[in-house]
Amino acid sequence: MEEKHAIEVTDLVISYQNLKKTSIKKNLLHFNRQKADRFVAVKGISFYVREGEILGIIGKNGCGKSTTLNALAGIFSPDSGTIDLHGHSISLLSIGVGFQREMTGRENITLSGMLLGFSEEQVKEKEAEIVEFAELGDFIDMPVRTYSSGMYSKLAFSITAILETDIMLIDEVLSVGDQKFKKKSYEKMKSLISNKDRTVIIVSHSLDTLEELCDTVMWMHDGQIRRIGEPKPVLEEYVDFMEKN
Ligand SMILES: Nc1ncnc2c1ncn2[C@@H]1O[C@H](COP(=O)(O)OP(=O)(O)OP(=O)(O)O)[C@@H](O)[C@H]1O
Repeated sequence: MEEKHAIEVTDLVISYQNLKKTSIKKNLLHFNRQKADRFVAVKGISFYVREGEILGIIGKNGCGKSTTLNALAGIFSPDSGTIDLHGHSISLLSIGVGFQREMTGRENITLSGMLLGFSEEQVKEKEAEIVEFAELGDFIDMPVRTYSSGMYSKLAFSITAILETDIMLIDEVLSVGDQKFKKKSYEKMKSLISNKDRTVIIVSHSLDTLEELCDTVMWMHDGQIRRIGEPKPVLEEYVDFMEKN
């Protein structure tokens, strides 16, 4: 059977402006050294994910995992390299989704859904389910600025979990909300990724989660791919490395 790729990443490079040196004067003085004022977080990585595959990404803090996910979701644009999603819809299940603070939770559902590429009617059809899953009671019609960070995360998770896309990117979402919601969101995530047509990338520090859920694990280190392959050997090598370093 022909193997179809849902995601193809080639030579991806992403850098951040080094905030310490952004004054106009310094920029002019260091004009020729502009490149040195950028911090390269992702250093030319290439990988692919097959349709229906679950890829886990592991690596120590600051190695470039979230930066990579944000680029896949279209939130950051790469300095160079390409990301090909072969026409698939994609969403990032992340705690930090940007809501409009003055708008109500309900209004943010519509806005976020449309930003994810759904029509207003499609979002309206799913609105009741999202509201029920989010468990925010009357707060759903209050401005989002009145929410606690847990309530904010619950709404963010519910929107992306209920409005299903072909590709789901999951960034450490397992720690969302209180204990009850955490369990519920983990179960929901498991059921979402059990759909064989759905392609998933999960960033997590939990070895158990990655071993249980993933087909492939990619270990990132210092903006590069250190190893990619079957979960067990990659995770063992990662643990071994972390113990020695
Ligand atoms: N907005 C930013 N401006 C400057 N540097 C940044 C910014 N965001 C991230 N970085 C840097 O880029 C590198 C990669 O960050 P990233 O968040 O992708 O790491 P991560 O692997 O997801 O880490 P963690 O496991 O802690 O979530 C880090 O060194 C971080 O300090």
